[in-house]
Amino acid sequence: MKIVLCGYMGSGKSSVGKLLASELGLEFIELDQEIEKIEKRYISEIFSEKSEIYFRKKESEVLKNVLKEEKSMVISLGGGTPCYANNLEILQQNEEVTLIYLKVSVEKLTDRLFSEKATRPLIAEISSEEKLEEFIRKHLFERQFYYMQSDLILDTTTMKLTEIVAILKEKLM
Ligand SMILES: Nc1ncnc2c1ncn2[C@@H]1O[C@H](COP(=O)(O)OP(=O)(O)O)[C@@H](O)[C@H]1O
Ligand SMILES: O=C(O)C1=C[C@@H](OP(=O)(O)O)[C@@H](O)[C@H](O)C1
Ligand SMILES: [Mg+2]
Repeated sequence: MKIVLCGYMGSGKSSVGKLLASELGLEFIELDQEIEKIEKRYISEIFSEKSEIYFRKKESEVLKNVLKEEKSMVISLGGGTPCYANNLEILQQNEEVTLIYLKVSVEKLTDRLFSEKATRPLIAEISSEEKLEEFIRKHLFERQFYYMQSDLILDTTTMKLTEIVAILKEKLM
């Protein structure tokens, strides 16, 4: 079993993934961290010192390698993972994978991301909360096409981490 979390930046993939894995006693893999380990630099440095295209190639390569591992795990993707290369197809064709979309409103995402944008190169330079909200609205509209193809869609906008994990455990077990 591979429980894979997708969704926009700030939707809680990393936080939910870590807690869910620990409650289920499964290994937790965070795709961005795997890329950072292999590249020996932060995601923001990969974007600035290499390029986004370089990052997307690595992201796809690392995803495929992680999925080859023969064990059960919880995997948190990066916000863009299902939207590039053939990543979504690879996830959908793998019978072990349950893909879950953590859906969160634009307002909530803006609220969470404005204080955390520095570590996220795609939004790091956006100067005001209004501009960030406008960017997220448009970007999420484009990406939702991919996220919505998940096996399970959970609107977590008003939920606490513990509630999300409890619901996911119930739905998955
Ligand atoms: N359900 C939640 N309720 C409140 N804060 C949350 C929730 N999920 C995530 N957060 C917070 O939002 C921020 C982004 O979460 P993170 O797990 O890094 O998202 P992602 O990996 O999808 O970008 C973090 O500060 C995290 O603590
Ligand atoms: O949405 C994206 O394209 C990205 C999201 C990031 O992960 P989080 O969704 O965990 O912030 C990280 O993979 C990179 O900065 C690109
Ligand atoms: Mg993350």
